[in-house]
Amino acid sequence: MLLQQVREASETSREQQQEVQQLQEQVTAASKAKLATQEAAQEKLARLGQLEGELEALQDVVGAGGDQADMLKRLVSRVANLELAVGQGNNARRLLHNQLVEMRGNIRVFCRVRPSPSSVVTCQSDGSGVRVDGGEASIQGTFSFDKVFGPACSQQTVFDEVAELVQSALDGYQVCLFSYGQTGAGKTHTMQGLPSSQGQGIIPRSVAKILDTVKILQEPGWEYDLEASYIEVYNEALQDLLAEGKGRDVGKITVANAIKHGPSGEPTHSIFMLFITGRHAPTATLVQGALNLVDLAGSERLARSEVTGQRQKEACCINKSLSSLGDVFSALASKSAHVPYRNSKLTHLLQPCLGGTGKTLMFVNINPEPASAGETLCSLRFAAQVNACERGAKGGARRHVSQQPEQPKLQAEAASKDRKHGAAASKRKAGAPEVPPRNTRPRLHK
Ligand SMILES: Nc1ncnc2c1ncn2[C@@H]1O[C@H](COP(=O)(O)OP(=O)(O)OP(=O)(O)O)[C@@H](O)[C@H]1O
Repeated sequence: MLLQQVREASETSREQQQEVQQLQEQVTAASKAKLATQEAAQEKLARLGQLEGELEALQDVVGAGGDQADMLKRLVSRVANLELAVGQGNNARRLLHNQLVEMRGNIRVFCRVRPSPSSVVTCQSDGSGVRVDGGEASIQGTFSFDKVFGPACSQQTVFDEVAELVQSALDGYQVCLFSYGQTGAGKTHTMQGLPSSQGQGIIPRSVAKILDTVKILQEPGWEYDLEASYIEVYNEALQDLLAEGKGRDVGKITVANAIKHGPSGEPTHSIFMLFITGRHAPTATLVQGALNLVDLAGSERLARSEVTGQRQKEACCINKSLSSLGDVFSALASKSAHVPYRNSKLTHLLQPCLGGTGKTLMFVNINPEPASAGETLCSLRFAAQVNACERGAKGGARRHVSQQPEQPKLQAEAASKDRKHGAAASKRKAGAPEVPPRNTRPRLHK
């Protein structure tokens, strides 16, 4: 009997090993194909540049005779064909990039441990797990995540792991990155970081990567339109800190100055939204993606925060948003027919990313100091629940790409509407969320 069980277990283990090996082979094959496509696109790009140079030279001497005019015509047509080929190469690269991202799952969780003089947290050396040992059995636990960054990990190392999702937003996907954790655990450090170039967090690095890529893609004929919002969610009201007159030009955003706390220092959720529209005339392609970078308010439990009055109301609203976020993730994890996105402004605003059409990555930030062990366990349990959501290639993310003229259905109309209807800081009110349906870009005024 026992022998039979051992045999069956080893058979299952062998099958799983084979499955893992097959998946690894698929990832390797997709990576190789992606590389080959990129190289081919680059070659074509170089050739295109060369031909354009020749074309310019010919234009200087054109008029001298019919032969040259013919040659010019042929070259113009050749350039057009090559532009088309480059565009098609880019489309293939996008598809392969997406296959790679989806193989890793459309909802992922990374854990980041901040530095602290004393610590009850240990990170596994392979970066896949974390253990909390606060002494008593009730404050102990071991958790696995897609990635665990120890206290010594640099901002660059962290960004390297999320850069592919930033690329996905450029490729036409709805992407959302959260930082979750108790006050002081390093959420703002992860998202915004410090002003120094080494200290910069995910927001300024993402903006820089996107601007660089947009510049490179101008060469093969892509034109991009970027619009940014910086939404603050406070007591279930939304405000766009980059509203008209406050500067919406992405290139000029100094994110380090962006505000995480309300006017009088009250805690808020803040969401940096970047709406990306790319047009490629030679292939008549339109892509519409969005990158949402969310710095959540501290997650500490209300019972522990001894607050009353206005502070209590704020804490209730924060708890409501975060518990709504938890409810959305548990509905997704259990593949429930109804996902309660509309229970809070935060989840309603981020519905396109959290649902089947988007890609989500959550950072759980933890403070390893002994006094925070209980709160750290709560954060890690929440993150483990999010980690249980499986939305791989099958339930997959959807890319917003079309061959038609742009018809934007607009994401943060909610914020825009709130703004128009006077939901500014002075009029903030708690209440039932009234976020209109939206899908991709907000109707933002330049
Ligand atoms: N990985 C890190 N490396 C170095 N310093 C860090 C790191 N994480 C956090 N810190 C520092 O710890 C302090 C608290 O971090 P931070 O403000 O990011 O916390 P938070 O979770 O955003 O808190 P709050 O909820 O109040 O906004 C800051 O001084 C920050 O610079």
